[in-house]
Amino acid sequence: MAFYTVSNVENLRICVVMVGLPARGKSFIAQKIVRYLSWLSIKAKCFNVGNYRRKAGSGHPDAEFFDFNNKAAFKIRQKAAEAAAYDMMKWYEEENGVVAILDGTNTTRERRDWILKICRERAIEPMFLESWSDDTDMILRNISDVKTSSPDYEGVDPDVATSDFLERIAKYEQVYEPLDREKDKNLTYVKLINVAQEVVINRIQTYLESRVVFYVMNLHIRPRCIWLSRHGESVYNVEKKIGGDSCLSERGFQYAKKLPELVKQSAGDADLTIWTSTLIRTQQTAQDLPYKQLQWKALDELDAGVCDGMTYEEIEEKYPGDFKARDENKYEYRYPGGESYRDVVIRLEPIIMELERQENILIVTHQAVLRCIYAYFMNVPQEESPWMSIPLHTLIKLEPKAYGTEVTKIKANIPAVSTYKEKGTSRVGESTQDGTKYQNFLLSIPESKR
Ligand SMILES: O=P(O)(O)OC[C@H]1O[C@@](CO)(OP(=O)(O)O)[C@@H](O)[C@@H]1O
Repeated sequence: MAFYTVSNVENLRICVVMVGLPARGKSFIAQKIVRYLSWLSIKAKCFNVGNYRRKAGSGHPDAEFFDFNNKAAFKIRQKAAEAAAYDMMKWYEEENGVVAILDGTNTTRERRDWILKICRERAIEPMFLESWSDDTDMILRNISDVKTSSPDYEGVDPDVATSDFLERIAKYEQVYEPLDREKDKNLTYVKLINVAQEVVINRIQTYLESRVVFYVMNLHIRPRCIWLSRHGESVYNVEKKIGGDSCLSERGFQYAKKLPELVKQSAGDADLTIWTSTLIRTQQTAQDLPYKQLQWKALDELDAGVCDGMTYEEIEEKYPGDFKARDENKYEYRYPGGESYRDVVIRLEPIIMELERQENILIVTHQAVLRCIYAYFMNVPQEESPWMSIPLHTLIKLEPKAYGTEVTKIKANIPAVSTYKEKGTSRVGESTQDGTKYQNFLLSIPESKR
């Protein structure tokens, strides 16, 4: 609960300095840390030195540009690092930033000493995060991602890009000074060896640093999918009541019957594990799925406190002030005796951590909980996440990729009520909007992939 407050109270500012040769997954890790911290409402931002180099006009350099004996190019690269550091410092000051990630190779001790100095001068805690790898398969996979996604190789023949990139790596190898137990013993650092096969940590001093370390220790890059589904339509959904622990409606049971087929279509023969909440409606929805099942209390629906079992119309009538306050700030609003979306995010943190460690998982849970989980994977700002549309009787497939998450939406074609309540009304399901923005986003997935 205190995660984000601690950093504010201590007025702590951290700079995570990425270290490592190209194609070691540094940007992937950096982006994930930003997404995780932002989800926990900790102000975080990534400053990618490569982007500053490209902005300075060195967009399509060949490997020679990265030769450390090439003085003119070296100067350009140092200037790009300075520009990134300058913007980063400005961000701490002007936007009250808490965790910045300086994403570059930072392969030499000279470069790292310079970063250390500028951080210390401004009372910012530097934490070095090195990704070291000799796993050729992983490196080749990363190279393949880079050539398809890096602006440096836009329009370049893939074979030419690969050999140029390998040459670039070789240039860095000539000067690379990995973090060293003896020489760097006074630094705060984490060294990930072959992702998290082995992790060396040194001088981790604050709670926030330890959270980042724990998070990166749980990451893996094996391909896998996560499926999300709300429970089938429940009796309470039909009666427009919130909360409770009711059974499925007849149409809800039809969805439960059809779900194994939908999952099979999407997952094929892959093995997966089902996570449900402890409430009857999710258990009934998952009852015919032929996979291992686990129940999590943390996946239970947002607790509506004194409003549990009421319709939105009854809430508006009995607690008009609360009804309005929730519409005004749905993320922060906490039902009397119940929870807010922020509370749900905090209790979901162990779920997210475990999800990062796991492979194929299907989560059958509730409207509010799914919004929070979806927001984590899709980087949806927290103030917007409670307003997303997550319809009933729809299976959502998330495929984490190196540069984001791909979404596919699979409709069961079994009618259900809409439980979507728009701002400013107490009626559900009458809107034509129904979370249009995110609806459109899901629908932007090509038909063949839905
Ligand atoms: O935050 P809002 O939009 O009220 O949505 C959460 C609500 O969704 C509901 C349905 O209205 O979820 P669920 O179908 O899982 O029961 C309520 O129980 C819950 O209070």
